[in-house]
Amino acid sequence: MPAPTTPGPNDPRNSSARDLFRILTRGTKVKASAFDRLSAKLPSAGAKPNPQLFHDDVRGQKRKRQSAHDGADEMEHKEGSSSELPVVDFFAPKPEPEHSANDAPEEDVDEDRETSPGRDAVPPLTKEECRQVLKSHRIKVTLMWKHEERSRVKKSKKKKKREEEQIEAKKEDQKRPLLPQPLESFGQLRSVYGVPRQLDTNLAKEGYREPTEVQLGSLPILLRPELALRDEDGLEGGVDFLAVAPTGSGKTVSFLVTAINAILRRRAQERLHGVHELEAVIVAPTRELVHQIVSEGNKLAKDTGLKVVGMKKGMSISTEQEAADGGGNNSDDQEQSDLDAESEDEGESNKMAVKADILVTTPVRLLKFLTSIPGSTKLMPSVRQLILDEADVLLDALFREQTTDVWMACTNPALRVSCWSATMGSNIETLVTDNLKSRAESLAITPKPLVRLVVGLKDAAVPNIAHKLIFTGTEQGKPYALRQLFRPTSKDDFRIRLPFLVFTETVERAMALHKEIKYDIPASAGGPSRIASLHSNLSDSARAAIVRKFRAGEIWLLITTDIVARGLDFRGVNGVVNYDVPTSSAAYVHRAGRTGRAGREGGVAVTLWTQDDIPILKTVANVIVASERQAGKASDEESAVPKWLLDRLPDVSKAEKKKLKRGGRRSRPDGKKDKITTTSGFERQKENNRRGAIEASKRRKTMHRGGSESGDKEEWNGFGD
Ligand SMILES: Nc1ncnc2c1ncn2[C@@H]1O[C@H](COP(=O)(O)OP(=O)(O)OP(=O)(O)O)[C@@H](O)[C@H]1O
Repeated sequence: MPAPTTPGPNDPRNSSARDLFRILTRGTKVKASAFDRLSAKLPSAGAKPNPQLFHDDVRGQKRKRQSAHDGADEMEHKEGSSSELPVVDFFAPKPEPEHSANDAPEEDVDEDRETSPGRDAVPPLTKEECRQVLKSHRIKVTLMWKHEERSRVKKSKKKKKREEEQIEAKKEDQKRPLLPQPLESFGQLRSVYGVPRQLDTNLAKEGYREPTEVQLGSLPILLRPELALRDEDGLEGGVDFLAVAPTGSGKTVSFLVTAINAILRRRAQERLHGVHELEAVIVAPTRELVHQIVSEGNKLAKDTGLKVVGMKKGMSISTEQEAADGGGNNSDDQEQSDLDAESEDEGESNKMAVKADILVTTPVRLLKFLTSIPGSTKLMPSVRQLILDEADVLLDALFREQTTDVWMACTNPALRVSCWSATMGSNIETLVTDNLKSRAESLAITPKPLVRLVVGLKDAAVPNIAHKLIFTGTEQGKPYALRQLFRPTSKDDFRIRLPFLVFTETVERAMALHKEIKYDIPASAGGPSRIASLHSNLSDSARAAIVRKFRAGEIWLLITTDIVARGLDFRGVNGVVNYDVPTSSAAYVHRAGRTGRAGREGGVAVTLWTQDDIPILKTVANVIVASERQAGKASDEESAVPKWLLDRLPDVSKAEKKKLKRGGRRSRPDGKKDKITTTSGFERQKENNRRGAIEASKRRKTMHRGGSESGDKEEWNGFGD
């Protein structure tokens, strides 16, 4: 497919499209004024008092009942306009709360609440009210599947067949919308759902005032299904759960609160004090994300007595039982290992068992431990909650086997599974269902119903930021385009535009780009120390140090691969640059979602593209258009992808998508280029001509000797530029 051509003077397409095309074909020139407009309202411009993404007007609006809710309005009032830009400190910590917003008034608090929540609860919302509230926040809850008992009486073949058909039809019926009670305010966590006082206090201390959509929809179902789904038969005993909600929408708090609450409540009910037993395993795809979840978990579990521990190399967990010969642990070992768990040094092999109530791990690291003795697999019978964060990656080809093995090692019949991501294809949903059924079958138990919650548009979810496509003509135009994005008009201006996350597709390209732009920030503003690259070729400690510096605002431009694309929460990131076009819509969603966290507006995701990207660009263009539609940008003028461009881009075939997923950039015609250079087009053309002449001469010689040309053609990459 040829590159789109410039519209002629009489072209009927509208003028804005022409303007945009002029920008595109001029390649790398980004008008200062256009970028200034983008940077006029930045996510780092202060805390967003209300982190909710959607609050549509729906006929017969919801009841407003909780006073804790009102704290947000008050805050908004105090913080003033979010368009005032800070001079420094774009990674500002969350504001300290002035009052404990979530604490219910002391006289409302019953000491027994840990074991008998909901007693003083205000009357529940009616079905219609639930529908209104959920709709206004664009939350859809669906019962995906529920086990049906089959009768054991012998039946004729015909009768059996008819019954099977009925069951199939019923299964379809079962996939139906649910209207759970929404969490109207964090105050209800304690007053209605009975979460322990300390957990409630910790949430307030962290500055959480208004639940986000995913919290509003998921917490009641996960904390107290019998209250949230009181009209639904068979769901009161708890459900397995899928949650699909936008990036930065607070999924971590949802699953951490659920895990901490379940452990504390069970121990309070069984009067177990001072014990540590592994009850929850949280699996995440990268070590950086594991560290982040541990850190968030420890904040929410503070002073509750629970230990949230990250799995380290060589670490042994305290409650395991081997499938073959059992291996016990004594308490002295456990004391010792606690100290070791504090250490960051993973090189030291530590075979002592660590006391953990909640373990956070990558699938590979946990599985290595579970299978460390050849011929036997350790089991985790005490684990009652398995949480898969970024579940679509964990259940995709790369990690599927390890994740499933970890899942199957959780043998407790009461296990609850929950899967969380901003993107989840139906193949993943099917896989989850299959795993739930096969595990239940192998343990001879009845599987729990599966409920799915979706916030906004499934798989097209970055509505609160600006998107921009910049055509750079050739590869050589990209470094220049990138510089234009962060080039300041003054020294202080750096602080307004940056920090940026820049994504390349391969480690080699991340390193090459780092080398290319290393000296672009003047010494007076910090020089090369402001730019770093983060990728899997670095040691764990180097990776951790870079993340720490980026969080602290010492690094302003972080060049990285998709290692950072999932889950990491850098609060002040102003811009995400796709230096290489993402090869799937999920990759775009997750990369772009590193800015605009917790509903903050003003972030921008810029995708640089060349003519070589045309065959794959439509995937990204479609996500951008869907995100803009979610945000209510209806007109073509407001869109980063004008209609004429969208119409001209070729659809990406399923086969091509598969190939890209497997081989990424390397599966593309220009895929072997990892080099990043600003050598001029003219010089490269000369070099290409020279190479072309040599190739042609070789071909002539081969043909002269009677050989075929076709073997060469497969290798032929053409003149890229
Ligand atoms: N109710 C809330 N009010 C204000 N901020 C919140 C709230 N809940 C979560 N946050 C903040 O929102 C940010 C993003 O949360 P989190 O990392 O859990 O997002 P996520 O949904 O897991 O995103 P991703 O899909 O990118 O992993 C965090 O800084 C978190 O502290």
